[in-house]
Amino acid sequence: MDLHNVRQHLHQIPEQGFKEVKTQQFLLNYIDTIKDDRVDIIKWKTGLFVKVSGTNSKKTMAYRADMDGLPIDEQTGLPYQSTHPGFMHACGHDFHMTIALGVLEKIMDEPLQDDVVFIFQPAEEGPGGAQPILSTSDFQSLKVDEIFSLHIAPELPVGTVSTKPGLLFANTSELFIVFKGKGGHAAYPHLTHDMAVAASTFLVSVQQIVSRRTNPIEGAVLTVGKMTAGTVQNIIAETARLEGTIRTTDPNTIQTIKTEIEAFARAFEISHHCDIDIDYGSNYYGVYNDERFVERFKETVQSSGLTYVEAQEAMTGEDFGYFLKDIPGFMFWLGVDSAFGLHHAKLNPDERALQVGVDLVHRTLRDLTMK
Ligand SMILES: CC(=O)N[C@@H](CCC[C@H](N)C(=O)O)C(=O)O
Repeated sequence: MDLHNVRQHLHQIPEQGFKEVKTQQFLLNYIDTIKDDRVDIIKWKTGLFVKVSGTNSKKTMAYRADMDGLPIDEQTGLPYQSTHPGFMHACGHDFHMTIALGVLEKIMDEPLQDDVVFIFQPAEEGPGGAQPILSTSDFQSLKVDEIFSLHIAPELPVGTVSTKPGLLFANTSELFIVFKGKGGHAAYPHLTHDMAVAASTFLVSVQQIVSRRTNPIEGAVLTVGKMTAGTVQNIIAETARLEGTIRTTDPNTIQTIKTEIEAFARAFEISHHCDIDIDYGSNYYGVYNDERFVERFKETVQSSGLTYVEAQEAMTGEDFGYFLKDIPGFMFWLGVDSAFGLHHAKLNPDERALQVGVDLVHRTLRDLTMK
């Protein structure tokens, strides 16, 4: 397999969560060219479960790759940049899928003893594909015993791998807040209730929640990434909308922050004469690594000649946490050395990490098989 070609093709067709139609078709076509009669494919929405039967199976291991892109206008200027305007693989899911295909192909030549399921999962960026997968009978029938996954790490050099036992990725909740009040002519503010002012003041005010209402020993983030209000420059806004995300290291702190946001909302409804509607969108459970796997994985990394670095918890979210809630396993960071980070329009991971990923995932599957 030419890992670069595969990755560059996937990079050109980033799609929104649960709309990964071309991506799914590309994966199916590719798998068709490499598979033999040990491979069974189950389609699930825009995702796939690909099972490879082992030579003498005693258990089933799963490797999960997410599939969706992000609503970002790519600015890398690469010859193979996204052909879908407004969408980009800016979180490395093109890498994650390519590595899965590379490992699948490698297993065709170097079979493993146990069964392996490749989960190509839609909608990691939202609304979340992991939780619904876990409740499908198709997935349950695969009876996965152990699971792992990787995420590209732009800040680590190629050849460096990082993880830790316990919490790796935060608990998250999306946040959508709509403000409705009385708009009107820009020249008569006293006859209106300006929702642009209400929402912007609200955005500044709720910054106090993390600094003053949560335990400073625990990590918490409240970010508003998008703010919209009004229609035109000389009309006082009748509506405004904030879109953000809450992240915490302790799952209970999410609820504390939500309760405080709701208290601010009640106060703002009175002081800004408006109605405020709050929707928490999708919520992801934290990624908690099983320490027994991390210890074994560390040995695999080091015996592969790669550098192992103990990770710190990250405030990124990952719905892979739902898999780990039900199935023992772990997640790790794979160094891809990019000057621009995850979710950046200029993210440009070093493709030499593809082969590192394929070899490491294959070897991890083999080492887990031997235990
Ligand atoms: C690895 C990564 O970047 N994941 C995303 C997951 C997003 C979850 C959800 N849409 C939210 O914003 O809460 C991240 O932004 O961390």
